[in-house]
Amino acid sequence: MAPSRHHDSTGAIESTAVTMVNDVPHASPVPAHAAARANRRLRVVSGVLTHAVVRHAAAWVLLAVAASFHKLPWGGVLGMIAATIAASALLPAIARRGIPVHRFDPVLFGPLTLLSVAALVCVASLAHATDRWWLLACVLPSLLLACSHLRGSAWRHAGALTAFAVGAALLVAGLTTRLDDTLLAALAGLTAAPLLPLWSTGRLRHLRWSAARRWLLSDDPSQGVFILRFLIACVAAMTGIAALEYGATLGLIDAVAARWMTCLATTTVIGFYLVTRSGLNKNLGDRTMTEPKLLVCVVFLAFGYYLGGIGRGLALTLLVTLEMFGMFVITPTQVARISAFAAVAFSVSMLAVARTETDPGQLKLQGVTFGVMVVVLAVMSWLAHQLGQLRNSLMRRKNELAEALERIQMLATRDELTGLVNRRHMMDLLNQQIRLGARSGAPACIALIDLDHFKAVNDTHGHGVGDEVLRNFAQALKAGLRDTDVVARWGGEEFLVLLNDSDLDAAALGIERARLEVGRTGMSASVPRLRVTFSCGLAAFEEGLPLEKLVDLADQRLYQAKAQGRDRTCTFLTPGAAHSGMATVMHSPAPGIAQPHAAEHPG
Ligand SMILES: Nc1nc2c(ncn2[C@@H]2O[C@H](COP(=O)(O)OP(=O)(O)OP(=O)(O)O)[C@@H](O)[C@H]2O)c(=O)[nH]1
Repeated sequence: MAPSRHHDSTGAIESTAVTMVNDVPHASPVPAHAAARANRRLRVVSGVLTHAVVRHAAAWVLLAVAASFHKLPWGGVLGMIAATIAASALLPAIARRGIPVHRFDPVLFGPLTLLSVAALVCVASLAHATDRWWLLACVLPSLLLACSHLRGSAWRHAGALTAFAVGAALLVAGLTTRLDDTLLAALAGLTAAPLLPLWSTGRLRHLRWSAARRWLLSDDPSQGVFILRFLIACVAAMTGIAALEYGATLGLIDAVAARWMTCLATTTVIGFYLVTRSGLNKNLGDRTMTEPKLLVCVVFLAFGYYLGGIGRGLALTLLVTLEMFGMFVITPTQVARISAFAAVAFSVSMLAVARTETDPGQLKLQGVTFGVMVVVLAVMSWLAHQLGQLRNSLMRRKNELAEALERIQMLATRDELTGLVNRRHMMDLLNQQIRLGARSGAPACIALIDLDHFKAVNDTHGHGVGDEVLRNFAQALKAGLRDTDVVARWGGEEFLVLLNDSDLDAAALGIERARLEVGRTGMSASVPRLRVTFSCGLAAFEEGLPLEKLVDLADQRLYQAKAQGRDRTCTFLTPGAAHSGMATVMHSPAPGIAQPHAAEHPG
């Protein structure tokens, strides 16, 4: 048996109830056990009944008072009391036979409360109009009390939000049936009540704003932006509705028509929200549905103008606000369409107003208002057109700037002739490689490459062909290397390759692959037989070796490869060569790779 966690006045009762709902009886042949079980069952049923009496006592007293003041029939009240007692006795027994609610609601608070809510609604239907609303309002604290007893914060949140939703529905219904202000204020307070305890105990905060935002808006960020904008616009719309309702309470506006308008506007707002929240708008040409929303707003404003009485000027102000909003979010053509539609809708409204007016001054005023409105709408459309042009030119400028920036970035990092990484950017990459290598310990090499006898190419075929050769050589070199190797133009006909994850041997093999590729690539379309070779000095990154020294080493090996006869790679320096400039490196058995020789390493 799970021990009860409740220690309040109802603790004993709840403990008993837990005992009952968690204790599944098993057939036992021992009569003593059966007697004990029957005894326990009796205790539990009496516990739940006591519990029901304690819980419902306040409601029963309230109903009894209402009945004694002839607000409710005694029959209904007594029926309800009997029904709640019977249900309280029956529910635990039903729950024991397989309804799993007792796991998260050990004392069956939820079902019992729903039952009493249902009973309350039944009794309320017997009451007089205003009293009925008071009785319905009592449902909210009852729901709140129930959800506070649920186990698990998720269930408590769900319960509190349900109480809130019921309260909101009652409030909207109360607004549409023009309840008196005291009752409306009480309903509003009771509606907000479920949120307050949750907030103060930090439970609502546990829901986390991001989760609530995802739920209210959308998982899709772009949809979320649309919905957020729409909800903000709704605040403005609701302010207009509130103004209308206020006018109705002051007796300036036809109350029934105002109520209709409130209902229609609220339904429309909810409809647009649901379409966007469900993602149906994704199938539409304009996902934001801005134009239809604005058109609907115009219809409501025109209707509001008709109803507005002496406050109808407000509708025109809101119309201008609407147009200004449109200017920034839709095209000038759409703004013009909305202006034309507004002119028609408001002219119908103004005609309808004029028909009800007998005062000739008022009739003239309607005419003047219409004229001013048409001019204002035309001006707004023209402004929207201007703004559209401004927006287009800004967009053009922005694209041009983006392209220029891209080009500047390209120039800053790339060589213009070959499209390879330039020397400055390669220096950054090499410094980065030194830091990476120090951390990861992965080997890396650089290869300094120089075209052989390139001056002869220029001298024989001209600089144009020389440039073409440099471009084609760069491509062939890249094609022969791995994708991860970075090739830079180091200057003139000199190139530097960064070979990642390679020791000297692996790097030398990579360079030889590139040598083969270069050897079979035609370097000039105008001189098809032109081929080039290159010499290369290789050096490996070493811990503590500065970049300048590394490049210098590769340069010396390149020099050595040239001195040796070109078209080869040198991976080490022959003793004395670095200083004397003497090339004493042996040829490699594989074409191009100079290998160490026993004689070159006396030590
Ligand atoms: N067409 C062209 N030629 C260039 C460019 N940059 C450098 N050069 C030429 O490259 C040639 C380099 O010649 P040298 O330094 O004597 O070297 P080499 O003729 O390749 O001889 P070795 O390097 O000793 O094999 C010079 O004629 C430069 O004018 C360039 O961007 N375009």
